Amino acid sequence: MEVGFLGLGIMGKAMAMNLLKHGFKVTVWNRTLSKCDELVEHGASVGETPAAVVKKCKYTIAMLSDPAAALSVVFDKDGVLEEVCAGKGYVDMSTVDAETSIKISEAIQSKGGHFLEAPVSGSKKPAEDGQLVILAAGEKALFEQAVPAFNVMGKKSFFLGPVGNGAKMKLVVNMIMGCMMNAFSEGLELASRSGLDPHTLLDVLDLGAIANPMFKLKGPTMINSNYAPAFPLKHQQKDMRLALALGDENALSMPIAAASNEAFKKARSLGLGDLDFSAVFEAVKLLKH
Ligand SMILES: NC(=O)C1=CN([C@@H]2O[C@H](COP(=O)(O)OP(=O)(O)OC[C@H]3O[C@@H](n4cnc5c(N)ncnc54)[C@H](OP(=O)(O)O)[C@@H]3O)[C@@H](O)[C@H]2O)C=CC1
Ligand SMILES: O=CCCC(=O)O
Repeated sequence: MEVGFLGLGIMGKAMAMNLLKHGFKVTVWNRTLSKCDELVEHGASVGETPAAVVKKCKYTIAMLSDPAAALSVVFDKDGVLEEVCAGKGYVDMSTVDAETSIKISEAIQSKGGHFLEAPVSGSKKPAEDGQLVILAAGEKALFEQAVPAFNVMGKKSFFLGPVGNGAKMKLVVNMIMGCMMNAFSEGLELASRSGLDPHTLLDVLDLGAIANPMFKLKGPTMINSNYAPAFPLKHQQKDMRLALALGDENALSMPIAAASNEAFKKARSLGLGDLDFSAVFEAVKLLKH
């Protein structure tokens, strides 16, 4: 199966690499073209523009940073829309809002193409290990055609109905995750300030009802102030912003999410946006002084 892949950041690179390892023919494109080199060493071809990739491939996957990037790759000059036509499928796995996804879907379908949104749960390591959770919505027939690729990139794929539902599910999940990261950061700092060993706090948490993989993975690195990016903080803040907008649309008061978003914004203003989202711990420490 020949697939195109647009966007070779932390996630896209790992996902495209998995496709190559499992025998897919992959044609890649990235805005910064040099990021294609490693994939080429593993057998990928390069398309010079998103349009060139879509022209060559029946199916094209995108994994881009945010709504602006997702829209630009489709609608700008040399973009996806120029070559989409009947029989082509476009699968956007970026985390965006439902409105963005619907806009892209309508444009692709207006040219006779097919569209699926398929954002993912799971970060750099699950992407490398093919263990993502895929939250797809849109055209069911395209979902079924994409299953072989999803099975390589992920451990479970959900089909959630009409386009927009995948984006919404992803934003709900990441809103919860962002709130948890803030509560966890406050807890770690509270333990330290009150004379407790934060490592002991991690042991206690891990044995109780709120044990979870995120605390287990991020706790030790946060205590060591190691924020090598797996999930960049700027993307977590984007997701909080988009989730709060979804709350607005549904007249839902979300004070915990709003406070967490403020902490992520503070972290961005401190220049921590390109670090891992757990670097919000640094902002939490400052805010509590
Ligand atoms: N990292 C994670 O743990 C997870 C991330 N996600 C989501 O997946 C998406 C990608 O995340 P991640 O790989 O971490 O992000 P990165 O920041 O590592 O990569 C972003 C990608 O988007 C491209 N890009 C940004 N702006 C534009 C633009 N205007 N036009 C074209 N390309 C653009 C970048 O190109 P360039 O290289 O040129 O900058 C790069 O390929 C995001 O939506 C994120 O929220 C979802 C689950 C987990
Ligand atoms: O969007 C990023 C999600 C990161 C994760 O699920 O661990």
